[in-house]
Amino acid sequence: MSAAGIVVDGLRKRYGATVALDGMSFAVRPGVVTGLVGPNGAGKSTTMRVILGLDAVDEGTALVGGRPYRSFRHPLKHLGSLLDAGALHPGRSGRDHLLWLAHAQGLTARRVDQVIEQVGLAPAARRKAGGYSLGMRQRLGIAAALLGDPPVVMLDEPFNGMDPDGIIWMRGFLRSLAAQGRAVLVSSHLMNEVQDTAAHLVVIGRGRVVADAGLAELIAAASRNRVALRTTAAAQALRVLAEAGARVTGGGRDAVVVSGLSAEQVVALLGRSAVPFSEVSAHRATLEDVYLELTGGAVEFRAGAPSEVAL
Ligand SMILES: Nc1ncnc2c1ncn2[C@@H]1O[C@H](COP(=O)(O)OP(=O)(O)OP(=O)(O)O)[C@@H](O)[C@H]1O
Repeated sequence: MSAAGIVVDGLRKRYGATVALDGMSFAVRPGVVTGLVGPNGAGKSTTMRVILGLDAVDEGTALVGGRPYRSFRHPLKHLGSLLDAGALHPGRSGRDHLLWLAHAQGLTARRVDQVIEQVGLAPAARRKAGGYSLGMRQRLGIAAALLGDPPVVMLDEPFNGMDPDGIIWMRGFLRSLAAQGRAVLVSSHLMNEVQDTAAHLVVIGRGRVVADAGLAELIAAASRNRVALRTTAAAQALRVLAEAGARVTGGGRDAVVVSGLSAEQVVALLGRSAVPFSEVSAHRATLEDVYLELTGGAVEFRAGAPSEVAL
């Protein structure tokens, strides 16, 4: 495997009785935005802290450009990260914060002004960071991550606190970093945040990878054997389909999504039992469907389950 980007291999970590990482392995390739997505508590932040050498693991390795992050003399030139946008001196201006970081890494004030421009923080750069909104702090954190012009960028929940304009900006910005050839890892617990941004997804649950694939591939896989059904005899249809092992979810009063059977199988089953229907068509899964399907068994905390018809 290429040494460029990030490679984590077999990470295991416990906090007392809690297993935070349970054999986590994946790679983050140059030129692509990789989304690290999973429910709260899945292990995203722990994985990122391990990559940065801030947390020790019980087993496994995490390499950046083929080396442990802590082995770099000027780490900002190898990996730029944003883990906690709140971690800055409130009385210091954004620009002074960056100057302080730059100085420690042998970087110039010119570079500081470049990254301020790049993230669109110029109008606020000389104001005290304590008065920044969370979205502005995120931009400042990203500016800090870019100071050393690193080939690898890693951001923990960068969409947090961003308004809709900020989210659109962030998506384009992350894509542009990848287009420059950088390896970009972005975590989120919300699937729709990484939509239009990440071309590759590492979906995690309970400390392990549950899917590691291209976005298009994941949607295609989740769309297979998903059928949209329109019928005025819903109860009868549900009974017949359930007997054949299908799962039926959501939809309106006469429209449901059937999982686990092909359109042909649904038509044959309904036909055999003389259940009337007006439409059976392939259902294209959404990112949210993919996420729920993959993490359904791995969610620690979930607010409101998806609408599911118990059969
Ligand atoms: N310092 C710690 N002490 C004890 N348990 C911890 C600690 N840090 C993380 N954990 C536990 O490890 C597991 C993984 O946590 P982690 O913060 O990595 O998840 P996450 O995917 O980043 O979640 P979130 O989306 O909520 O930030 C959770 O069960 C969490 O409670």
